[in-house]
Amino acid sequence: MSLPIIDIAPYLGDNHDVDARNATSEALHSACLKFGFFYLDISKYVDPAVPEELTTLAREFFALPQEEKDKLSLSNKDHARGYARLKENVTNGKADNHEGLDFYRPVEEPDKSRPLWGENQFPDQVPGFREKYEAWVDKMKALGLIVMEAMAVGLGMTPDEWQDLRGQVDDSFWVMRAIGYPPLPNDSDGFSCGAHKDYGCLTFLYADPTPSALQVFLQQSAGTISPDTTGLPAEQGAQEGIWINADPIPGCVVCNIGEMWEIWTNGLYKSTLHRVVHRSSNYRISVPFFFEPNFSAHVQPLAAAKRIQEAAGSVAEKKSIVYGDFLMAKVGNNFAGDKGKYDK
Ligand SMILES: O=C(O)CCC(=O)C(=O)O
Ligand SMILES: [Fe+2]
Repeated sequence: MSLPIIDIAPYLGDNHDVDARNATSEALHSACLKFGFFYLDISKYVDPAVPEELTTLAREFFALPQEEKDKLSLSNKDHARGYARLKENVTNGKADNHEGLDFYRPVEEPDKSRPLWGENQFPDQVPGFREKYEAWVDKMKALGLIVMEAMAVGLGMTPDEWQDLRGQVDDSFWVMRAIGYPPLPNDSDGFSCGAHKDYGCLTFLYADPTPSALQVFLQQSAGTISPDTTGLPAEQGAQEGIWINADPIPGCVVCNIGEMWEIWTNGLYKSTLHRVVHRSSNYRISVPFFFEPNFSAHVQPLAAAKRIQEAAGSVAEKKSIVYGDFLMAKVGNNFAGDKGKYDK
């Protein structure tokens, strides 16, 4: 089984081929119902050399001496923006075998004593890093809005409903991350990155060509498969399913939906567990961009999702949150120093 490849080209520029747009939107709808994960073909949107360069810059940063990297430590600032050492992040109670550098949407009045509210820390030691990453963030923010519009059509939203949803994501509190993965030792009982769901809206993941690293958990009913539930978070332990590889495909980013889409669709779209198990001998780099709602967005079930559920006769579970509060609860975990960003 492999994840679908969806071309975003029909939604780019002045291309208004309605049939092609609808085909993209329907493919997004069905991928979100079934997998919560898909490949997004962005080859008409960006030159593949651009994200590849980001991995080169990240590789240069992670190759610096430890004391140089530590100058950008998360603990200098707000415990969210900056560099986390190998094994500093913990998922499901185990240290992740990666190091990382995180950037968030800048805030108007930075205050490093407040969780999340500090300034980004760019590695001046790596020439071009800041400029290239900032340019990518702009490109991915615009892509976020494009994909959101295509998804709104797929969900059957009216133009007015889309405008309302757009108002919740048009000042995205985005996150850009560069992650470095040394090989996971064979005798390790942990993971390169433990199983988790992304908590936001849309993740656009570009990674170097290393195969067999990112794995996606597909739920399957008992009896049809031999289940592999190792490494699942405790609350998911009873699920049965299989892990499939989501290897990079040239011209594509791996895209997955986060927990905000579960809330917007009242559980119709599921945010899917994934993990990284990188056992080959190279040093792997990935550069995920997280397109998130606005900090003040009030995220609640959308009428379009409820229409689909009512037509199917299913009873709705309702949940609503303010994105900033939800994020603070996650990142506050980092601040307290006892839990990782994906732990509940
Ligand atoms: O490195 C990867 O392939 C995935 C990273 C990831 O899932 C995350 O940072 O949320
Ligand atoms: Fe993730």
